[in-house]
Amino acid sequence: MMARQICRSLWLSWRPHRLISKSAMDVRRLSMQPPTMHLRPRVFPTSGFEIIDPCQKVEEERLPFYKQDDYYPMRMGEVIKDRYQVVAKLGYGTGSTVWLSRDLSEQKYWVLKVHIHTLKENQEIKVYRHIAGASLGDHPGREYVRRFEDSFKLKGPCGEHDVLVMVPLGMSLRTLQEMQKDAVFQQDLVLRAMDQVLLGLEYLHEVDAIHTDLHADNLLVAITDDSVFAMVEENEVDTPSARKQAGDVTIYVSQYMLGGAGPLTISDLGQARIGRQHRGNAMPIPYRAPEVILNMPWGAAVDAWSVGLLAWDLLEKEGLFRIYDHDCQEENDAHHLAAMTAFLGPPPPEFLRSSAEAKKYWNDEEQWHGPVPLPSKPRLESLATRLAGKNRDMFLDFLQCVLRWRPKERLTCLQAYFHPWLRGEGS
Ligand SMILES: Nc1ncnc2c1ncn2[C@@H]1O[C@H](COP(=O)(O)OP(=O)(O)OP(=O)(O)O)[C@@H](O)[C@H]1O
Repeated sequence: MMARQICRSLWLSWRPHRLISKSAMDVRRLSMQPPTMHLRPRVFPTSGFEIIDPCQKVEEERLPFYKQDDYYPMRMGEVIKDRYQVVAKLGYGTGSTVWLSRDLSEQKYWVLKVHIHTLKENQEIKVYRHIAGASLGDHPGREYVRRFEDSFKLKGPCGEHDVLVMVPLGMSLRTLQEMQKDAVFQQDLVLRAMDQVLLGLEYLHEVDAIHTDLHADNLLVAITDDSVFAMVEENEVDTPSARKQAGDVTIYVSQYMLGGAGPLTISDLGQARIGRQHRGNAMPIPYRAPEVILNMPWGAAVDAWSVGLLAWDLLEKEGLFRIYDHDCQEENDAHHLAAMTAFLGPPPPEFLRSSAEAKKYWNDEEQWHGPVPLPSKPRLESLATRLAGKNRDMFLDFLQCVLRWRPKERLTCLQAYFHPWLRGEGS
């Protein structure tokens, strides 16, 4: 519902960066093949595309720790396992490239997430298997968490790559947000998004999995109109995507897929953890919960912290926290904790007593004595937001219920789902 509304409003104002030009008839012809036939792979163009200057970095090449040899050198049109023909590139990440493929035996489209070969242990596959083994198939949050259909190993020139076969999904909530006026969503869309995210997280927590990496890039809108996949394929044949030749390897520019309006899907479980209690570093820096920064044991409540920051980011132009120091982790932590103290007030004494690390930042009287000054930020409850009246009060109350120093005091995802702001008691 949410995505349908977003897409409808976007449809007029936004065009994919590569237009789909083949007629719907051609697409229909493709999908009307008899279902049992093993299709012959089609030939993809070897010319007619923009060739990007080899000096320019493209997509995964721009990532800080990119090493070409780690990634599988996929070629457009390649047939994997004698079954999946790669028909478009959909994305990339620090650990993978992601491709739309046509199943030559089942007349379906699948996404292949092809991991780098250097992962010692594939956490994402481990987590998916754990979730699949949990008998909670009828949980209402299950449909909001990405699943995989199959996995296999793919031999590349430098090593073996894990491949996840998944249902194709649409663009990320971040991409949709960037297309909105002023790059923020209207409140009713945020409420719907938060509902789905909270149910999805509640499902993960029920099966003892913690996501730890929740933000708008990892929330993908499911596609309801399957004809989009064939159109994306046709588009790749008609107007092949721009690419760059880097030695023997071709780096392609990804396509977006816009196709109707399915639910939001929590994706990328590569950082997820199994079990209730953990220690050590986790979470992207600006989203890091205080117990993680202070090296305390942490659990599912870190996701509730991220939920608060996600809600803020979807509604407001500037994030609450950011990366303060790119070069020095300690300086960054000090700034981050100082900003939290300004927004939330000082942490409760029992929270400080449970972390040896806390002594670096607060003295025995619980006064801040960290290496950086406390910023003069207003407290969370007095922040100006784009909302007004009762909506604003409820939104700030919601934030105060999830952005709490003590993890035990944060609402669980299920409790947060029932917060009055999300249950429409605002306006
Ligand atoms: N099922 C899917 N359908 C369509 N596109 C997808 C799908 N899964 C992933 N993508 C695209 O590929 C991109 C990378 O996927 P993902 O975040 O899972 O990779 P990653 O390598 O684990 O990334 P990270 O850098 O966060 O570790 C996503 O941002 C999205 O654009």
